[in-house]
Amino acid sequence: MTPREASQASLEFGGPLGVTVMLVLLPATMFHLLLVVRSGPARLLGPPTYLPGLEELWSPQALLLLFIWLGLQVALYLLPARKVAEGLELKDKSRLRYPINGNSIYDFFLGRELNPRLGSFDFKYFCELRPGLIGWVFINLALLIQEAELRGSPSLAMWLVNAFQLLYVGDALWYEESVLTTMDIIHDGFGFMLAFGDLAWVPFTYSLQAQFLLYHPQPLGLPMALLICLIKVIGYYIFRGANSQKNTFRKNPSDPSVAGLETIPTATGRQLLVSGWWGMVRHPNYLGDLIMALAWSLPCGVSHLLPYFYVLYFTALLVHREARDEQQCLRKYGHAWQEYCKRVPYRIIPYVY
Ligand SMILES: NC(=O)C1=CN([C@@H]2O[C@H](COP(=O)(O)OP(=O)(O)OC[C@H]3O[C@@H](n4cnc5c(N)ncnc54)[C@H](OP(=O)(O)O)[C@@H]3O)[C@@H](O)[C@H]2O)C=CC1
Ligand SMILES: CC(C)CCC[C@@H](C)[C@H]1CC=C2C3=C(CC[C@@]21C)[C@@]1(C)CC[C@H](O)C(C)(C)[C@@H]1CC3
Repeated sequence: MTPREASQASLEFGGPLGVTVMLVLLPATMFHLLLVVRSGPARLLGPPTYLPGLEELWSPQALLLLFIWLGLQVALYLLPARKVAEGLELKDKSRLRYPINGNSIYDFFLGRELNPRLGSFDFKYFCELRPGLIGWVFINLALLIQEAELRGSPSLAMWLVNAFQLLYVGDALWYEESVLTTMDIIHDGFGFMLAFGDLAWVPFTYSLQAQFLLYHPQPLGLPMALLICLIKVIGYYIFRGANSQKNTFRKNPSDPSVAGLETIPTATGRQLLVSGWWGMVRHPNYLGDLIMALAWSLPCGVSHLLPYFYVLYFTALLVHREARDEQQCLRKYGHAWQEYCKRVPYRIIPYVY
């Protein structure tokens, strides 16, 4: 393999062509969703019934609000009263390659810099958890208040969507440190994908269910609400159980809660869990996350596909993410990873996938 072929073979997301399509498609999809969710027919796959003029897209107040929001988050992030956690060591002993072949759009999308920092201000870590994720909760809350003003009180469906997503964001902030072991922090650069994803995609498309409910109220009976709560609890139990088990194991394998689990040794000195949550499927945390995603959409009823956009998008994202992670683990752990795949043959859903 020539160096050029080697650098091409390691490109992700379909290389320069794939990321060019995503650069156009992602913002266009976001605008499409925001336009159709407030239209009467709310068709996920149809064209929007109305297109705003350029003057409607520009608002000095909105820009000012955005800067105030980001400024507030920066101030909170910089507060001195905080614990400082250490990230994982990234020492793979490989040589850096510098492709001189005009790959710049690919780098723009995925980011060239892994951990861009200004002093101790880490842009990726800041954006991953704060302005967009907390902004999503505030957008949901604003929609709940608007519904109360419009109809006298918030609907049960709106309460559920708000509560479920608040729990998800609260959990992310409570277990803030565990974000340091995610693929985003360890592997992906800070480019368009994460900057746009964290700051625009998350608050505006992850709040789609609450936006849908404001414009398209849905009746929801108590028995159905209880069933949806049960689905959410099951999803959260798997998601949290799996993530905590792996994080505890990675931090301290002799912790009593994980010490009894069966493991496979690897040549790197690290071990792979092969029982407990990680013996059920190779990505139990994705399974829990997907079940929760379903619980966020179900309060919106089944009359429209639009509120299920998150479930569809998230399934595609996790299937792709799982494939990327498998490649990285195969590179890292080689034979031990193949052994793990033999012992735990299913990726996300037991006996299905
Ligand atoms: N809401 C959203 O939009 C999104 C949410 N997520 C969620 O983020 C969370 C983190 O996901 P992600 O960063 O993709 O990856 P994971 O948390 O699943 O981490 C994958 C890593 O875990 C380690 N690992 C894998 N198998 C084992 C095993 N058997 N035993 C021990 N360690 C193992 C490997 O790293 P190593 O061995 O080096 O430790 C592997 O690279 C998930 O819960 C996911 O659902 C993710 C994307 C989007
Ligand atoms: C715009 C693109 C199509 C895709 C962008 C993907 C990003 C929006 C997601 C990639 C990984 C993420 C994670 C979370 C939010 C969404 C993004 C940034 C996360 C912070 C959500 C809360 C969870 O508890 C978590 C485990 C901390 C998540 C980490 C990954």
